[in-house]
Amino acid sequence: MTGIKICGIKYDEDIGIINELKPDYAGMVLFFEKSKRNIAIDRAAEMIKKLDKNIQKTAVVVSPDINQIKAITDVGFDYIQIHKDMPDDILEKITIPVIRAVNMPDEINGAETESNFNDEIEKLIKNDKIYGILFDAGVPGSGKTFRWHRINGIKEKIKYSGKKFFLAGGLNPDNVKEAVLQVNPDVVDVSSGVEKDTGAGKDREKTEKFIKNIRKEQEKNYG
Ligand SMILES: O=C(O)c1ccccc1N[C@@H]1O[C@H](COP(=O)(O)O)[C@@H](O)[C@H]1O
Repeated sequence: MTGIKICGIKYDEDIGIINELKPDYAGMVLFFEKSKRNIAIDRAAEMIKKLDKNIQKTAVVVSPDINQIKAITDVGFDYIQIHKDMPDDILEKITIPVIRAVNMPDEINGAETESNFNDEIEKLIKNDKIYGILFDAGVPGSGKTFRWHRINGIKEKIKYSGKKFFLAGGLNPDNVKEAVLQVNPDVVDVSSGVEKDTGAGKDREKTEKFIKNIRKEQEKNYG
């Protein structure tokens, strides 16, 4: 069964949608003022209390410092999703499971620009603090996809390691079925693709369609 993560929740209406549709994970963006989905830590604490206890709460951050990590742990998040910098000394101090986000570097004329990509994944696979590895497009939360075949070589390695393999980046109700068929991730992750057209908060119909399109496919395959 493919897990589902709905990211960037911010409003009370979003909580209602999440509690009703019950994805496996819900994500909140913190300490990143540049994002329209950014919320304050106190607001996150309030939202955690209102969310269904069976939904795993994930703090989504960019290059966090140790004080931010402490605040995230104190309010009761289940996971921390880290984009960009994650130095070893910071990782050592984290006490909740980490979802390491890999923002795929731009390709130049269809070719990879980073040769050490595989080395980084190998290192993550061996680290007990890492719960999962999440592949996203170059700019987090941009609603853009990347060419999925770029991770063909490493996805099985992640799966066999026992870490969760998350696919993110520009997923939406219309492409998620194809993403599951082509990539077969453990978890699909969406933010922009299930937002209202105004961009302010989650759209109930889009979120429901996203979830139904995955579950419908699974019912066909597993009954
Ligand atoms: O959503 C953001 O603004 C954001 C900010 C900082 C780090 C991550 C962010 N979003 C994450 O990006 C992926 C993919 O999002 P999308 O579906 O392409 O919009 C997802 O994990 C978001 O939580």
